[in-house]
Amino acid sequence: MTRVIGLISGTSVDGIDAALVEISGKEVDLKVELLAGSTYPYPPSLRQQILDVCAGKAISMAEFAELDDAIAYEFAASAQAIQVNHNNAQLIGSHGQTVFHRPLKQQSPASPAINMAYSLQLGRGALIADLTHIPTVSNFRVADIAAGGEGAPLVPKIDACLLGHPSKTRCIQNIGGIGNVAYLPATNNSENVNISGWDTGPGNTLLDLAVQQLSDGSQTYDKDGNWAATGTPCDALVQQWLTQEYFQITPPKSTGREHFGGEYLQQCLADADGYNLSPADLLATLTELTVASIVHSYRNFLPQMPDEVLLCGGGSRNLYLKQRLQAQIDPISVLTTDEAGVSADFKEAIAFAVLAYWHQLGITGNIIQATGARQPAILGELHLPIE
Ligand SMILES: Nc1ncnc2c1ncn2[C@@H]1O[C@H](COP(=O)(O)OP(=O)(O)OP(=O)(O)O)[C@@H](O)[C@H]1O
Ligand SMILES: CC(=O)N[C@H]1[C@@H]2OC[C@@H](O2)[C@@H](O)[C@@H]1O[C@H](C)C(=O)O
Repeated sequence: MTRVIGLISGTSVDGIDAALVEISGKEVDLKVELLAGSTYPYPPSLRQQILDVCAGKAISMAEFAELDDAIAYEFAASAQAIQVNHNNAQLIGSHGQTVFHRPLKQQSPASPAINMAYSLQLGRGALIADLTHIPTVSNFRVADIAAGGEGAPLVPKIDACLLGHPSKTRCIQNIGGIGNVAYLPATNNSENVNISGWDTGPGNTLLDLAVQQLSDGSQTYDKDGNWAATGTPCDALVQQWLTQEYFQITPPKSTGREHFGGEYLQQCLADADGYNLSPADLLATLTELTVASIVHSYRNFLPQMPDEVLLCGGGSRNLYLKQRLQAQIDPISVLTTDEAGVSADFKEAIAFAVLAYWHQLGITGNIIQATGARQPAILGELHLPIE
């Protein structure tokens, strides 16, 4: 039994999800018990700095170093806080904060000969290890990228170990800032059918940005989908948006705020001009884009539709979104991973605890059908505290 802390702040940049877990077993026999889970919001000024950098704001190298360390400091504080009233952890797996992600299929304009993805997570593991006195594994995406992969999504192998079902084919659908799916064929019937996964497109990024704009900054997200629920989605717009390139790319594929961010939202708002949509209609339409991109993705890229969809991530709390997904995918059941025994709020944090644990055991963490890597790789870099 190893006691591990998993830490991640995702593309919503809403705060650090921390999970304190006890892990045993290896892969098929992997067992994870969640002892504590909590989200620690960033101080507002740090959050704004991160969002600005993600949106392309130029900063000096000195400011970059300060930002890296300010994030590491918050991650270390979250690791300390989650251990209060518990025995200390032996290991930390810290994803860090993604501030830039360039998928494989988007070459660098400056170096067209480079055919390798680029993904940058801040909050250096060495400082987290130093501040917490706990060995810390970080930089999980680089080994997959070095093996020719997108570096994302990394969660599907953990999903397969924790949520595979003997007789039901499942889609584990995360709806964070970005949406991503892990397709898990029934484990008793998987001779020729592989696990797969990819980023389905926007999760909450566009919705969150639109809510902030439409509420003049007084709200940061559409709680429970209550605002969107009073509107009506504009199907013509959703169908128009679904023809865009990202939704046609065959998986494996990944994306981020660089694509589904502020500029993308402004284009959506421009496209909506002339449809005479109320703010609630606009939010319903953006919610429908998330829903439709998920369903379109399943219909186009899965070998068969799943028996059930298990939601996780903050979007699983958006009741309107969940209801729209159920309506679009009927009669397939839409549940949450909570109902299958894995916390929908802390599954990503749990996943990075497992990846750190696997790093220590020399077990590979990526699924090549999900990232496109040429081979499985042991993920992460270990930083030991100096005693
Ligand atoms: N009760 C709720 N109702 C509606 N939306 C919610 C609710 N709770 C959280 N959310 C949405 O979930 C988002 C946060 O989700 P989550 O923490 O899973 O994202 P993330 O981990 O940052 O993203 P990613 O998985 O892409 O890395 C919030 O920004 C908000 O839009
Ligand atoms: C580069 C990056 O941070 N990608 C995230 C993001 O958020 C959701 C989706 O896009 C997923 O691909 C990934 O995170 C999860 C944890 C993953 O790697 O599985």
